Amino acid sequence: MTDTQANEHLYRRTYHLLRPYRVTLALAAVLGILGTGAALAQPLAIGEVVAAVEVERPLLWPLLVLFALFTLDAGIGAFHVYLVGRVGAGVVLDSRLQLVDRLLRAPLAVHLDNRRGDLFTRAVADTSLLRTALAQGLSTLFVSALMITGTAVIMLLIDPLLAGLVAGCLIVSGLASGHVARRLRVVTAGLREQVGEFGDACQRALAGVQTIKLSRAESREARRLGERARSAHRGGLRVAATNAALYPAMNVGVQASFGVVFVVGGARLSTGSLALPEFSAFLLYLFYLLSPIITGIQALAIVQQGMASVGRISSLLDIEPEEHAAVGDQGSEPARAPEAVTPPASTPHPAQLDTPNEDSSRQAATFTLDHVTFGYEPDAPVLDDVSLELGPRGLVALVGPSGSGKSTVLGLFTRLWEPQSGRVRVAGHDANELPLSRLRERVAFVEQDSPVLDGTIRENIRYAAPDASDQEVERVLDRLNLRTWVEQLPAGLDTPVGEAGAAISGGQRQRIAIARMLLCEPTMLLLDEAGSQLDADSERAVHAAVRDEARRRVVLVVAHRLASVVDADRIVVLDEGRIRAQGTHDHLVRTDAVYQRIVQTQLDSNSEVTIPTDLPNPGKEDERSESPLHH
Ligand SMILES: Nc1ncnc2c1ncn2[C@@H]1O[C@H](COP(=O)(O)OP(=O)(O)OP(=O)(O)O)[C@@H](O)[C@H]1O
Repeated sequence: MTDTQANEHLYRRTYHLLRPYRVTLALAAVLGILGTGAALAQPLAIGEVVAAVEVERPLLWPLLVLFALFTLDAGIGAFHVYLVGRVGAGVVLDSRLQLVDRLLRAPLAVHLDNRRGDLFTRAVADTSLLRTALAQGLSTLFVSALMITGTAVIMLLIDPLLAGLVAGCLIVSGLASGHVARRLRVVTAGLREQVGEFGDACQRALAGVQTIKLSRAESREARRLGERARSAHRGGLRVAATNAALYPAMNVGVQASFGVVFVVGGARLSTGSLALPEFSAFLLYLFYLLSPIITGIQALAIVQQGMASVGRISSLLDIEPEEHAAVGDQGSEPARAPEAVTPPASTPHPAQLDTPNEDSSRQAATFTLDHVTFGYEPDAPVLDDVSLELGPRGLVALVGPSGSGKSTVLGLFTRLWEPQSGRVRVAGHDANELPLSRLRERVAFVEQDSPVLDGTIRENIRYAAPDASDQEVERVLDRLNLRTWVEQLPAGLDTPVGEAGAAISGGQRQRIAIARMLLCEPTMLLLDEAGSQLDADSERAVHAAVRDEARRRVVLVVAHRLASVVDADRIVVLDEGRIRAQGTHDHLVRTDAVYQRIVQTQLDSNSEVTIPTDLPNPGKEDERSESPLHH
């Protein structure tokens, strides 16, 4: 994007932010005009009072007019400030609503690419700046421009030659100020970036404060954060210096105007081509011009600094939401949300994902990766031509060396990632054609670190299914062997879990995360390393629950501990992004070298894994095997 296009984009964005308030802004403009009129008329009214005193005319009417002008000016001023404040608050709210919506709907990759603290700074601090910049700044600029124009017209009527000379001086210095103002926007944008980096560094340090303490890294972290803060400080100084340069740029014009008026006006006075009263009035209005020029420059500086924030917010609002994110999402659109996405003609009806009869049940519960290739970086595939069909029921385990792409497979089934080639199919349909919320309701994913949110246990368990009844919650607690533990807690299900689950153990946190997903009654359940944080009792309870679930739906488990998957209906071995073998434990342990290696590694640590004594020769290392039972 060229600079001109970027500027146009910025102005268009500003216009869109202000558009909903055009009526209020128009009213504020009218009030601004009336206020300007009332202010400009005050010297004339004072003149009338003075004249009335001079010729001993009754003072009542001139005084009443003057009082009315004062009152009007003050009243209109107050209402004007309120209206502008309203617009400012509205613009902040709208930009925050749009930002929050965009950020939550943005593809996951956007969150991984952007620093979280910086996103936070944009959503909180940059939006706040819009209040002053777009509402107060622009309206002050408008009123100042009115005052300047009004005064200039009167000066033009008094003496066109002097007015022309003053205009010439002010235009030249105005052009210089405009240049400085543009520079101000650039340095402010730099400062906002540095503030974002500081926010990001703080956020990361606070999130890892326990690790920092245990690593005795407080001083190092303080130095790192201090460096960021100093960098923002340097940016602040650049802004202050550029801001300060605006005033001399305009002052030179004002002073030159006075000089020219005194010299030319004085000369014309002496030749008699200009009368003393006109010259005095002209000078008076030239003084009158000073105040709007100064407030106008201040407003210009504020607007330019605000435009830097508009730019930062705008780049987030430009993010494309996850494809078809709005399809089928009901009641989730915020005020002035981004355009809804129209479902493609072939989009299956959500009911097609349910299981009305046995035939369609099999079809509806089939999940397929069809020649899928995917990489987080386009040229570095993590999964290479992977094909896998799952469903309608059964426990399928995904095993393989660390980094072989197991978690990535789960992310593809839930469309956290889009394949670079190949298709993900659900119930025979391209997953891209399904409403995203419906897909994620049917395919439930328990993430690797089993996150819980700040709130109570009940809120956490019902987070994915907020309409679930208490009975359904209790049933899930029973299935995961959580009920006894919950009943012992002082507030039962209403016990807070603490920020990020700090108040509960890893095993409990994991079971709560599993319970949350089971409550959705998904068609496919994905578990990433479920069991890794569980003690033996908890693991047995979870495993029994998972086995039980696998009778009703397909459960795909990524597990490092083979003990929990040796009885899986199918084990899929992934290595370097490719499926090299699949079958039962007994089949794989005899035929696949990678699987044998994984089993061997766990022999010492896990006595529950049963290994046949007649392991084949490791020379079969590169052979790929496949059970006749499976695809
Ligand atoms: N968000 C990401 N951005 C970039 N690369 C990633 C991302 N997530 C995973 N990777 C990389 O992709 C590869 C596969 O990761 P993945 O987590 O799918 O493997 P895994 O088999 O589940 O590993 P583990 O058993 O250690 O959890 C790894 O090289 C990993 O570094």
